Amino acid sequence: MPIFVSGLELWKWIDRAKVEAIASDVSLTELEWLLQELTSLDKLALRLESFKDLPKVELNLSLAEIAQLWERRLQERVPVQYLTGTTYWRDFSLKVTQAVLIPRPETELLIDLAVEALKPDRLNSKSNWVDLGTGSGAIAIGLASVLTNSTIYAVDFSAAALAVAQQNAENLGFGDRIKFDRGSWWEPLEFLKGQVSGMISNPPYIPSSTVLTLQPEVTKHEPHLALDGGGDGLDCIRHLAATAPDYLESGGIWLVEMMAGQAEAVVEILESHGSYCQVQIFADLAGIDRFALAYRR
Ligand SMILES: C[S@@+](CC[C@H](N)C(=O)[O-])C[C@H]1O[C@@H](n2cnc3c(N)ncnc32)[C@H](O)[C@@H]1O
Repeated sequence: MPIFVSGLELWKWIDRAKVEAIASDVSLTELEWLLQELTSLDKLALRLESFKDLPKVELNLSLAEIAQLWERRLQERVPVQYLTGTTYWRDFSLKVTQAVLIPRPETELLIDLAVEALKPDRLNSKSNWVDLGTGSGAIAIGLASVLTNSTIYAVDFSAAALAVAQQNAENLGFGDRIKFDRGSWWEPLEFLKGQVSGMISNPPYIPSSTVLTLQPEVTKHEPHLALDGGGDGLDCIRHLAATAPDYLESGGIWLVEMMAGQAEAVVEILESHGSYCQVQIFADLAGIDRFALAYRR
């Protein structure tokens, strides 16, 4: 049953919600995201307030329920994406729950870097790729969309995260080309030794002591399994550098996201291993060194 409210009533509520947002130091953009998800209004209508004089605006939830969600955003600091259960990443609308990290915009670049790292004639070849620590499945889905003849193996230690990733892959039509396995990093993929063309991972890379100092939206609501990278934040990256050579074919791609300030240490890890060549660092759109790429010798 559709729910309707008058444009004026909605406008009055939004006006109050904006004041609360400013007082709580929450971006007005988040209010817009919530309303775009839960009403029939688009960003332009919300920005121009062109709905104000409409006799009725359609809502997915009652205004009281929307107000309750907004209260949770402000008081409990729950990210809007968890409240609506949806986020947008590259071209995809993804389901998210608190079992998965909300995929970040900078991570979108990993897919472009993987494509650029591949010789054009290999883009459409049959190959095996892995997304280790898949979370919502974002990277695996991004890879499946650009590597149209590849099989993507997506691994996570969290069964709850894998369930979300699997649902996202199915919803977006990639269910047949992405295989999901639960386990620690390469552990469930023994059968792929020496046959992997590319490994992508956005592993936990935040130093343990920093995790609890992050904003409450992150520390209170995002899974710590997705965040905590050990003492210096590099435990998982070290492990992936040490283990990947057994799985990557010669010329295979090793591509990982890291935290600001870790680039030098990651280059050192890769170069001292001896199994990698052409180690390169790439910046995100903010100019922060964020991605490390290397090729299996
Ligand atoms: C930073 S999140 C990245 C999630 C997703 N790939 C993204 O970019 O949004 C790291 C992911 O690694 C997973 N993870 C942590 N330890 C793991 C392990 N030992 N083996 C496999 N996955 C692990 C977490 O559950 C989490 O989903």
